[in-house]
Amino acid sequence: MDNIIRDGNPTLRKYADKVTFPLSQEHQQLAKDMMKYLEVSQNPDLAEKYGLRAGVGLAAPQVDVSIQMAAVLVPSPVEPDDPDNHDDVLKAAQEAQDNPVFKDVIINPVIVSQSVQLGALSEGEGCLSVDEDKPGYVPRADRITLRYQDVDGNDHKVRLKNYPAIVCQHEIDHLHGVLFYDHINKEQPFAAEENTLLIG
Ligand SMILES: O=CN(O)C[C@@H](CC1CCCC1)C(=O)N1NCCC[C@H]1C(=O)Nc1ccccn1
Ligand code: NI
Repeated sequence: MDNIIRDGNPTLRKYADKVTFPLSQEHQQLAKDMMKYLEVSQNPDLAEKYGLRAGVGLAAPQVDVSIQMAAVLVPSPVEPDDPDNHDDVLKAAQEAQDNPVFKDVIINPVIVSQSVQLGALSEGEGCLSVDEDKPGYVPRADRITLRYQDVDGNDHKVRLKNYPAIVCQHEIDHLHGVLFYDHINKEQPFAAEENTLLIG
């Protein structure tokens, strides 16, 4: 997973291929590896040990595989009792992962409905495949209804709002060759339509 490709690689601008079931061995392994990357990257010690940037999502095109598959691991917001106590920080990170807000490998995802209400991360967005900062609000739907298949081919229909909804839209964009900064207003990056909810 340390082979995350960067902006400029044409794979990031391709519309990824639908995944067929049953998953090939290769695709099963990829799903495991992508989720493992997120788990390890969210553990401060392991992330430091392996030099990983913590991530809450990873799409297959980011590891140069142009298929409709993305791992999503949105931890629950657990704060350490004492942020200066290393063990507390580790414990909180583990707890945050143990009962995630949303955790799954989403395959052939489709947003079947979304709110008119817009939402955007108040800090803007980044991307493990985009090294330079791209300041500005990334307006997205605040709430989505998402249909996808899991690695076993089971259909899921989930309603997500706020942060997990933003994360899944960021990942689904990757499957369509879209990067977060495509959505930033060029003239006024921090202009947001008046009823945009600022998240986080
Ligand atoms: O396509 C997928 N990507 O590009 C990884 C991105 C996905 C998120 C960016 C905005 C919405 C989804 C990612 O996770 N990041 N973006 C760059 C560096 C920071 C990192 C991040 O937000 N980390 C994080 C946040 C909370 C808790 C733990 N870690
Ligand atoms: Ni990204």
